[in-house]
Parts: sequence; structure tokens; C-alpha cells
Amino acid sequence: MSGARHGAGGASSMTIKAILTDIEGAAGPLSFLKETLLPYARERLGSFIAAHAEDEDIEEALEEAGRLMGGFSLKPVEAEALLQRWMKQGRNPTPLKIIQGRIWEEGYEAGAFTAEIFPDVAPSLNAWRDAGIRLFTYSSSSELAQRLWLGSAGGDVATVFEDLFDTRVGQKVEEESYKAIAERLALPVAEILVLSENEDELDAAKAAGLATTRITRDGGGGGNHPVAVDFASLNLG
Ligand SMILES: CSCCC(=O)C(=O)COP(=O)(O)O
Ligand SMILES: [Mg+2]
Repeated sequence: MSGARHGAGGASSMTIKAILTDIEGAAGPLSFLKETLLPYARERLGSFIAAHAEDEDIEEALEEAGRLMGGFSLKPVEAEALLQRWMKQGRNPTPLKIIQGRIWEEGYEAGAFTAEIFPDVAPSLNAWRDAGIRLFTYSSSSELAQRLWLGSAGGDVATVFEDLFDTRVGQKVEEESYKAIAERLALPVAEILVLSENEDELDAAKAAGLATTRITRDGGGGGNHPVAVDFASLNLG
């Protein structure tokens, strides 16, 4: 078998060849991000930048942060203030996500926390893969942060995924990001199903022509997209 029917969208059921899933909110609880990961990063941004400003990836991230601000070269203290502001505003620019990922790596290694994954996720992913569906993530978190999360949640869930997309392909609320991913997958947009809890992300995916399902977890309904309460109840026909 090399795909599955997606009927949740109504009359125009189509063959789904790939699933692109969000992590926080769809595959794991948003509370882990909001109550554990973000505070951990917020408290350590200053000391991490001071200690790692000359690491190649951090230096590049800081340069990119300066470019996003109009071409400034940021002193460590200015960089910290900027990143703290972006976090407060709930923004996900790539340099911030790269640096957060590196801070979380230290947290995972120190045993400060373990990621949480909903129990239906791994069995559903395995079943979809066995049905011939190609699996991908697309998260606002960096590829490193995704690998850490997937590897920490009991068994390495990362192995079922063909690739992990992050904001280097574009922001999740931008239509162009989904078109770029479809090109990378070499699949027609309508054959890719996007799973997320976030309506704005799904609106962008739908505008690009991809199939969408909102994973609600709390059982809420409404909105512009088919809804499933979890991965196990997703209707792939
Ligand atoms: C993979 S853990 C960190 C999640 C994160 O940093 C974030 O911004 C939310 O990611 P999502 O998977 O909801 O795009
Ligand atoms: Mg999410």
C-alpha cells in the first residue's frame, strides 16, 4: 500500500502520500513547552549567550538576529534583550529557535526534564508508515530541539520520520513554507496532510493547497478544518 484516503475533508476525499505533523500541541502537550521549556530557556538566555557566543552555530544565529534587526552587530547583552523580547512577543525567528534548542540540549543532558508525548502518537505513526505514508515533522522548534524531544519521550520516535522541517524552510503561518516543503517532498500539495493544533498554521497550509486536520486534544470543534481529537481517531479512510 502506498498511501491512504483522507475523507475528513468532506466530499473531495484524496490519496494522502505524506503526513507533516506539528510537535507541541498535536503530538505532545503545549504545557510542556509553556511551563517547562520556555521558562528554562528564558532563565538561561543571558548566561548561555555569554558562554557560547563564539560557538560556530551560536555566532551564526547571533549574526542572523542582527541581520533581522536591520544589519546590526549585537553585543551579547543586546542579543539577550532582543531574544527575550521575541520570546515575550511569542515570535519564532530562526536564530531564537536555534539558541533555545541548544539551551534545551543542556537541560535534557542534565536530566532537568523529559519530553512528553501523547500515547496514541507512536502507534499511529507506525501504522501510517506501515501503510506506506511518508512521515515528516514541521515544527517552529529547531531540528535539534525536535530530535531531543523525539528522543527523550520514551523510545526514539524520530526514526519513523523521513525528515524534520523547522523554520529554516519558513514560518509555519506562511503559505510559501508549505509550497517549499511540497517541492522538497516532490509531491503534489493535495497529497500532503498537515496536522496541527494551530488554526493559523492550518490556514496557511490550506491556502497552499495541502490537506489539513486540526488535532484538538481538548475536544474543541469549529474552525476551517476537519478536526480529530487525537492521531488514533484521524480519518484516513
Ligand atoms: C519540539 S519542543 C519545542 C517546541 C517549540 O519550540 C515551539 O515553538 C512549538 O513548536 P510546534 O511543534 O508547535 O511548531
Ligand atoms: Mg504546535
